[in-house]
Amino acid sequence: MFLTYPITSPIFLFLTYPNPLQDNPAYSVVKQYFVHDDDTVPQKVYFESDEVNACIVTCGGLCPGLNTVIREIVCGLNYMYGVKRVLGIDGGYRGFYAKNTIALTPKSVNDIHKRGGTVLGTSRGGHDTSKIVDSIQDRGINQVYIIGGDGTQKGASVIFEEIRRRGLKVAVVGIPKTIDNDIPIIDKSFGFDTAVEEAQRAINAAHVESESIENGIGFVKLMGRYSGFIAMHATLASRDVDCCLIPESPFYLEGPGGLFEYIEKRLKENGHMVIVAAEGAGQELLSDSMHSMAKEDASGNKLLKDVGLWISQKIKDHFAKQNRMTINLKYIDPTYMIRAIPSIASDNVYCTLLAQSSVHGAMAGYTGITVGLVNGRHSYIPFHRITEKRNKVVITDRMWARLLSSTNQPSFLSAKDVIEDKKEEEPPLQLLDDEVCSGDNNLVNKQN
Ligand SMILES: Nc1ncnc2c1ncn2[C@@H]1O[C@H](COP(=O)(O)OP(=O)(O)O)[C@@H](O)[C@H]1O
Ligand SMILES: O=P(O)(O)OC[C@H]1O[C@](O)(COP(=O)(O)O)[C@@H](O)[C@@H]1O
Repeated sequence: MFLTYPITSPIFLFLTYPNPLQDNPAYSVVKQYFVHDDDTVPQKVYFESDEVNACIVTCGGLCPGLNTVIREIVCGLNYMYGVKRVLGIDGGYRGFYAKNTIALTPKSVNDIHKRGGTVLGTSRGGHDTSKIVDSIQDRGINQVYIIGGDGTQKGASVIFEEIRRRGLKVAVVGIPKTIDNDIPIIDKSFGFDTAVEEAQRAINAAHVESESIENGIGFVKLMGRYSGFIAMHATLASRDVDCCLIPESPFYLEGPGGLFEYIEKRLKENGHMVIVAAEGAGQELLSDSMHSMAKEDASGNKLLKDVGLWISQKIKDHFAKQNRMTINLKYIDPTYMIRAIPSIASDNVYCTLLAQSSVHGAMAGYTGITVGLVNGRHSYIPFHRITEKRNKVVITDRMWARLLSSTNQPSFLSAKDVIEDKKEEEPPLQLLDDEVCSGDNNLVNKQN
């Protein structure tokens, strides 16, 4: 088996499960890969099925597919390993010590994947490591499944460290969640395809509205705090978008090559246009008057100013002042509507595989890991590799170039910007075609 992996000096561990369902040939082909560094050899905490007392918690913002992951962890533990005791922690991390738990059975979770949101509830802030681990200890929980974004995975990592410090026999497994698709290492996060799909409805509406009126502009704001993946993919998918603004690509409004000039040109050519902006785009341009009172949410994430409203107003003011062209701008903000829907079929499949992967990992005795698809392979990744940086659109990369070609919008970049941006890019990818690892003995075998 030859593997490639796009980060420097990783080791892939090829893992075949110690499988309790030996009599079922389908299960014996389940294989998993381990991503780790030389100094982070996987921890082992092995359980018999009848001693497992698992819990599941969801934290951070909503994302399509959360309920599917919960359902598949419960069903996976029960159907594949005969685990009967699974608790849901109510309301995110603080639920460990501030709320009641919910008993989860295959029957009680049977239909939840058809609903958006999370049946367990979620929250930001409230991460008290010591109280959380006390609660895990008091309740006799020995497998903790934690579903959430980068903040949640940082929280999972410190819970894992505290559990290790106390010498508890408890496995901690993360399932990465982010609608923004900004978690590094993994190919894609669950819910992302659903978000891109649902964004099409808003873009279509913006297109219909703008087309139906003289000099119509449809403006759609999408999620993407630091990364413009939803906006970029929704734009590429739609073909009705004339301009896509993302946090990674600085832009300016006035003067030659600016947004206003492009809008005027486009309206003269087509009579209408659609603009899509990720919520984190152009934050540096927004005036202090738009500053919200609170600067951070309960988890310490920066609170953004509403770029959609701000740019919409600026566009209106500009064309009113110019008095050359009367524009009609319709602003659509579907952000929370997109986040609140159930996942589409492809995401449901992905959620199922991630959930099963997490269950297999915990039952195989691994802890301190996050599950994820890496180069198309379901893998186990140590927490720190997931939390050490953020996945962003690289604007000197092919995908953004494809978007520029598709929309024909200005890049807003000078040659100097491009050179500087390239300098900030990742070091060249190291493809480890010649390494294969065996999970049984944690040994790395070099292929000859
Ligand atoms: N560095 C951290 N250490 C411990 N817990 C954290 C850390 N960052 C965030 N958390 C906790 O993780 C949870 C979710 O974080 P948040 O940033 O809101 O969402 P997400 O996980 O989706 O990024 C919150 O309860 C928050 O308190
Ligand atoms: O208003 P809320 O619920 O705090 O969430 C808003 C944020 O949630 C997100 O959808 C995802 O954020 P997280 O990954 O931190 O959960 C962002 O795009 C957005 O800025």
